[in-house]
Amino acid sequence: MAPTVSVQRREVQYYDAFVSIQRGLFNTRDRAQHSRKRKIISHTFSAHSIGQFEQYIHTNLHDLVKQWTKLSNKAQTSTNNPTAYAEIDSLSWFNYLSFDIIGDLAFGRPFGMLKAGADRAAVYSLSNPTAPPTYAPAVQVLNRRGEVSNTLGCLPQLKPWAVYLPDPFFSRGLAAVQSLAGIATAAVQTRLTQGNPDGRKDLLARLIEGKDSSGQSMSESELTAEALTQLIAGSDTTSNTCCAFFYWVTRTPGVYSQLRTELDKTPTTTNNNPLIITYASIKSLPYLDACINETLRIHSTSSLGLPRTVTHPITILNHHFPANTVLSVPTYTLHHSSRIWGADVKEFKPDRWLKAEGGLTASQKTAFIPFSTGPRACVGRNLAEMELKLIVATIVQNFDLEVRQDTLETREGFLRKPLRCVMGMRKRKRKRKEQIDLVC
Ligand code: HEM
Repeated sequence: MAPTVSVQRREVQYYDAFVSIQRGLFNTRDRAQHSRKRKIISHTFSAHSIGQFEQYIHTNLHDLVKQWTKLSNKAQTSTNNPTAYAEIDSLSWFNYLSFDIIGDLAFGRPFGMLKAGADRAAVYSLSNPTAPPTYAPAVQVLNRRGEVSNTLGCLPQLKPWAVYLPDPFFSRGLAAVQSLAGIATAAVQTRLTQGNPDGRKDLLARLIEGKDSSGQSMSESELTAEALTQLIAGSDTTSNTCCAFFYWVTRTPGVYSQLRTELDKTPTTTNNNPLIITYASIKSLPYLDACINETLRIHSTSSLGLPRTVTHPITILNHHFPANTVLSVPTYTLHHSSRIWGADVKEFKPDRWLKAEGGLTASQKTAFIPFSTGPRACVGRNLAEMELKLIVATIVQNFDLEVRQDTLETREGFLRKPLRCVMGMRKRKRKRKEQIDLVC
C-alpha cells in the first residue's frame, strides 16, 4: 500500500481526550507551554540521567530472571525432563517487567508485579502512605484508559456523553482514567512527604529537580501529571515492543542464534553480578540494533501517526493543504510500503539494517519513524532504547525461547497491542555456574 496522508479540517482535539489531573507533556497543545515543559523534562532523559537509571532496570531484570528460572526448573522437575520448556504468555511477563521498571523510575518503587507474577500493582494510600497497600490491575487499567481516550480523541463529539453511554467500554475506560490518576497522585505525594532518604537517582528525582528557564520548579499537580505521563508513555510501549521482538526473532530461522552469538562474543556483564549486563557493553552491537529496528519497523508499536496542525500552506503528493489543516502521517503504512522497503517488506529481515549488507536507502531512513519526529517526538527514546537492549540481551543470554503460535494477533487502541504471545521458555544450559548460584 502506498503511503497516505489523512486529513481533517478541524482543530486537533485528539490530545484533549488524554488530559487527566492537568495537561502533561504529551497532551499539551499550546506550543509555548509545550516547549517550556519539554525543556524541563528533556534533561530528565539526558545521557547522564539515563546512566543513573540503569541500576533500577537491572534490579527488575534480576527479578524476571529469578521468576523464569523458577518456572523453567518447575517444568523440568515435574516432567522429569531436563530439557523441557515451560509454557508462558510472554506478553504478560513483559508487561510485569515494564510496569515494574517504570514504577521504580517514575514513582520511586516497582509495583511488585514481577514478584507477584500477576497484573497486581501495589497502590499506597494518600492519607497513610505507610499503611499496607491496596492492589489494582494496572495493565488492564492502562489498556482501558488508552482505548477510551483514543476513541474519544477521534470522536470528540462523544466526550460529554461518554459517561452516560450504555457500552461499559466507556464507563470502565473513564473509571480507569481516575484509577491511574489516583495511582500517580498517591505515589508522588508519598515521595514528597517522605522525601528521598535513600538518595534515589530516578526519573521522579530528576523531575522534582527540573526547572524552567525562569528557574521555577513544577507545581505538585504538574509534577504528578508528568510522572503519570511517564508511566503511561513508558510502560506498554516497551512491553508490546518486547513481545513483538521475541515473536519475530524466534519465528525467523537463525535470528535468535545469530543474536546470541553476537552477545556471547562481547564481554557484557558486571563483575559483581554475572547476570546483569551493562548498557555500555551492548549499546552499539550491530545485529542487536538491526533486530530492534526491524521489530520497530515491522510491528510499529505506535502505528497511527498522531495529528499535527500545519502552520503554513504545504503541498504533499500533489495535494495542497492550507495553513491550520490537521494532518497525520500513518506510521504503520510508511513502515509497510513496498515502494520504500522493497518486495520483501513483509519479511522480518534484520540484515536490511546492516552496513555490511548495504544498509538503508535515504528514503528508508526518512520513512523510519517509530518514535515520531520533530518537537513532539518521543522524549523517552534514549530510555526506551536502553530498556529494550538490556531486556533483550539478558533474555537471549540466559534463556532458550520458542514461539508456540502462528500469528501475533493485535488490537489497535492507541498502540498496536499484541493480545498474547505463547512461548516455550527454558533456562539456557551453559558452562557458567554463576547462573545457578545466583538465582536459585
Ligand atoms: C518502544 C518504546 C516507545 C515507543 C515506540 C514510543 C513512541 C512514541 C511516539 C511515537 C511518540 C510521539 C507521540 C505523538 O505523536 O504525540 C512518543 C511521545 C512520548 N514518549 Fe515515547 N515511546 C516509547 C517509549 C517511551 C518511554 C520509555 C518513555 C518515558 C519513560 C516515553 C515518553 C514519551 C513522552 C513523555 C512523549 C510525549 C513527548 C512530547 O509530546 O513532547 N516513551 N513516544
